[in-house]
Amino acid sequence: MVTKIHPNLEATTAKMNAQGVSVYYGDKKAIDNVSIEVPSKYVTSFIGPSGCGKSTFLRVLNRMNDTIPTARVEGDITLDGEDIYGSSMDVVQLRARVGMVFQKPNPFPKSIYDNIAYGPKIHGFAEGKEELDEVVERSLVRAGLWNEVKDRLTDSGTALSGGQQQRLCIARAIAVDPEVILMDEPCSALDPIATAKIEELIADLNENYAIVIVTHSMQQAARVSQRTAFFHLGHIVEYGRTSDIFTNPLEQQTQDYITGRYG
Ligand SMILES: Nc1ncnc2c1ncn2[C@@H]1O[C@H](COP(=O)(O)OP(=O)(O)OP(=O)(O)O)[C@@H](O)[C@H]1O
Repeated sequence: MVTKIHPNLEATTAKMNAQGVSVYYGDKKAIDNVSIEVPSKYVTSFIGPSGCGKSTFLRVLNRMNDTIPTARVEGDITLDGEDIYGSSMDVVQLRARVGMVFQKPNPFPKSIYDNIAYGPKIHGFAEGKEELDEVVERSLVRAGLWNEVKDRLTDSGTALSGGQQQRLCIARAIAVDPEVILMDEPCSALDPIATAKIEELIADLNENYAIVIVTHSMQQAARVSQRTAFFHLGHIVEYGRTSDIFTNPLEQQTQDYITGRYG
């Protein structure tokens, strides 16, 4: 099945480029021949009914699927033109460059400070206490959490509220200076106020990174993203500007999904 690309999609430079990607779990094909470019300074939403492969495809973009023994990937995925599945790709570096935020906030069972400082320390981004302090403060400021936690940086990250924990996880991803941030339903465990804060944060971060977000909320996709890809049964049915996907879908399947007829 060929993905329909909306005709008035403006040209962009791909930060990541996936071409002809298929993903298997054992014999089962979960993603079938998907091609898409992920541009910098854009938020791209992946939408589609449950089980259509959104999370699977997101995970192959930073090789998180390497942790699933039965998973196998075919096709080409590049980051700035470099094959992320190539033998010279360092997976630890890749996951710093292509950070991930999960559905359920997953801070380390460490202090707020150490949650942020850990990555820059192991990647050699900061040397000495002063530099680390700076990275920790800058990352928490960018994640909109600094004012709430600056007086309790030694408290455990797990003692924060769910919304704060998710912003801590975003701060942790930012601390290692990523180029792409993948978010897998980052607000699904959060209340509307915490969700609004994360959405504001996504809008701010948008200026510096390529962001990809999997969401079940049409409203959220419409609010935060400029590009949307509609997934169905392991394919991308159509891809375009978010406004075009929602107001002028090319395919009946997309129309049915966005109007709540299934999924
Ligand atoms: N670790 C796994 N092992 C085997 N099959 C899996 C695994 N993870 C996902 N799948 C299967 O791959 C397909 C795609 O699942 P995936 O989680 O990517 O879909 P999704 O669109 O993200 O769904 P949801 O919106 O419900 O999170 C489904 O059929 C699912 O059962």
